[in-house]
Amino acid sequence: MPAANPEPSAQMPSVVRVAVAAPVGELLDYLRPASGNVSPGMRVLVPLGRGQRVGMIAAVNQPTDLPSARLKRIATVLDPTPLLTPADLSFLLWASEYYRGDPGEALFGALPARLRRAQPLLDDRPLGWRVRAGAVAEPPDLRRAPRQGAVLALLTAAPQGLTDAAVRTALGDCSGPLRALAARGLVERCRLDAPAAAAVTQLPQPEPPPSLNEHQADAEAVVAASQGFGCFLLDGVTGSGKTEVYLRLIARVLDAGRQVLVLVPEIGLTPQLRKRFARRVPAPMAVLHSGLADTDRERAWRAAAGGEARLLLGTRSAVFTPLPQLGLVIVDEEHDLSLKQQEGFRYSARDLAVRRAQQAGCPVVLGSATPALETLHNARNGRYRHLRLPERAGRAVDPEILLADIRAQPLETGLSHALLTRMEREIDAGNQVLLFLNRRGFSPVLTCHDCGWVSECTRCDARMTLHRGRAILVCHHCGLEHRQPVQCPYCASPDLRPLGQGTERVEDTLRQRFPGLPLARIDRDSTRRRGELERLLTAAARGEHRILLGTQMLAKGHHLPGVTLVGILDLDHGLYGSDFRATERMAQLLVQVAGRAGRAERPGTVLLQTRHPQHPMLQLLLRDGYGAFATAALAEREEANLPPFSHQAMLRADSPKEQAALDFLLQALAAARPLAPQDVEFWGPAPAQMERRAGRIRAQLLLQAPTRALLQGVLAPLLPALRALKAPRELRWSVDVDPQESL
Ligand SMILES: Nc1ncnc2c1ncn2[C@@H]1O[C@H](COP(=O)(O)OP(=O)(O)OP(=O)(O)O)[C@@H](O)[C@H]1O
Ligand SMILES: [Zn+2]
Repeated sequence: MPAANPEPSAQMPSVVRVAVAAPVGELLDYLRPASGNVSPGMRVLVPLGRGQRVGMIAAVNQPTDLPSARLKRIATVLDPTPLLTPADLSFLLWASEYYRGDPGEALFGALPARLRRAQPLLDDRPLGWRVRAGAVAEPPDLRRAPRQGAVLALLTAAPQGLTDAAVRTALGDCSGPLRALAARGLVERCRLDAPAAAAVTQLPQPEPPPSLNEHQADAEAVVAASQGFGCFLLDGVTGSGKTEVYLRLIARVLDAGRQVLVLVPEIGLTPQLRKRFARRVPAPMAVLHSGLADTDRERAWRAAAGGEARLLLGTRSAVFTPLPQLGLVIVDEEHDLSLKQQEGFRYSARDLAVRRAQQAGCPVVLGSATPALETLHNARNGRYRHLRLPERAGRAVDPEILLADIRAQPLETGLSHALLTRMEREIDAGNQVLLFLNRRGFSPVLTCHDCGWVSECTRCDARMTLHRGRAILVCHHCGLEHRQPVQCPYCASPDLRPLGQGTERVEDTLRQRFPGLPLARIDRDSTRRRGELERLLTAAARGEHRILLGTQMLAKGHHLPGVTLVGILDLDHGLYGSDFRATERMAQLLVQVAGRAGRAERPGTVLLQTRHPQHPMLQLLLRDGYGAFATAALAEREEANLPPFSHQAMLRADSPKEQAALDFLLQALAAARPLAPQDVEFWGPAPAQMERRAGRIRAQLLLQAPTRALLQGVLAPLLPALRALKAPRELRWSVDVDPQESL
């Protein structure tokens, strides 16, 4: 039997392997601290360079190649007990290896903010007061300070202390007397031991579920019958009741005493969904998303890690949260791009969810009405089990999709006559209309009618968008803002004209055309204030607005029962986009937006404005549905040898200096070629599609291999080689394994 953890001997230094919170690219070896216990999952302070850094112990009692003279010693152990279990650590380290991230960055990125620094776990216990042990000062003179006497008597009777609230209930506001007693050393402020359950919500009365239809029941039964790990694609048209299936599965797993992880895209984590879960799941639930304050995140993380929260509902980074009794993972809207982290440690939360379920030995359900082609491919080749919900649940029927050919048609701020006529009809009938335009702001460009000046960003290869409400020009790529010019900055002409339209401009037109009609614009600008999106969506779901106008925020997962007409102003760029995923995304967006129509008793219609009504992929999608579209799109990918029929990694570099990024990537290519077998291909280096962004010149190099293993085989030795390359200081580079965007 191999001795896994040999006891340290005097000859062999016992080395601790640490993931340091610094971009060092690998785990580092340290000597045990002079005293005290060390275990994997504890945070430590270690010397690095001239300073100290926080680190996480990844392994103890490890052999090392380093001579003992070069080994430094762990300075301080920060945690009395591990924050992460060995299973958590192995998952996180696996993720950092697969995505070729920095192990320290991956581990610490998964922790609540305060724990990334050298701070102790948040002490949640309520604050209160108690009599100081061995207090020796004179008690108060009761004739001159009766309130102090009363407080002292109260606290003396409760030696473990009393919370602020308890003191207030007994004696009213006592802050003055308490301060006086504390100043004299008689009482002290302290944390009181009491269970802290603030991060978990639990509603007492679960709502009775609807009875499942046949398809839903079949899907539930298949997942419920599975033993151990299994991956399921729940491929159900919009409004088919996927969420109902999740809720049933969740109930089973909770009953069996295990925990559930539900991942949703950022925008889908609306309070609507949270409330629906809270009403239906009779167990403590915690929620994690980027809008939370740090302390709330830490509470939720701890509740999940400690097992108090039985269900964790969260956005992509929640996939890293420790859940010691994980029994089911659900990824809703699995096709959604926001499940992919696009900067820093770049990972796919969907793909990691599958890995996580595999490690936990439990099922994972990926749900969508428009599955990603990667996922469909896995379902079709048998790696995932394909479950279908082909019909809408309840009494709702599929919406009818009509094309409005807008070639040579007069448009009123992007709205065709056909669309306006239908809108009037639905509004007169008392229904709601939803309009979709995936472009915020007033107009994407401002131009000078006299000299042809256009509002270009000085830092990007892009135009600045006019936001007329705030009277500014904004670059949506780098955030640069200018005041809206009153005359042309080039020729001083006052004749400046907005070109094209965003949601703000369409709103203007609609308010003129339908005066007094309640209208809500829902985009990133109109929902900036916390709680505003929730307020607007709740009101919209109640039918308060007759017209809803918005960007893709409105497309995702919302249940808007009063909407009978969906108008899609412009999706044409998706038909001819330069990214090979452009048509896939266009199809997903179209089906998802269309899915907001006719979700209740009243049937729905979708009107798609287009200048390419004959486009074969569009025709196929409308005639035969997303499944048929996906089959054709997958055939094209196979023909072109693109993912999922090959595997890619993108190296990106940027620098304020011309040529520097390309030069770096040329060196990278030279380093990579000798490492790569023949069937690994390299594309580039080439300038990025938007070459200049935020003042930096960008370039990219794509690696493509027939299998993941081959790709990883090149990346494993390549990354250390790249870190060792001499790059100028101002150059930045990154690697993106399974990139989702070629920009
Ligand atoms: N078996 C059922 N009987 C009656 N109503 C149902 C049933 N299942 C679901 N519903 C209702 O149908 C509506 C849509 O269901 P749900 O939100 O679960 O669909 P979904 O597939 O998740 O939709 P989407 O993909 O559009 O987000 C909800 O109002 C839900 O309560
Ligand atoms: Zn810019």
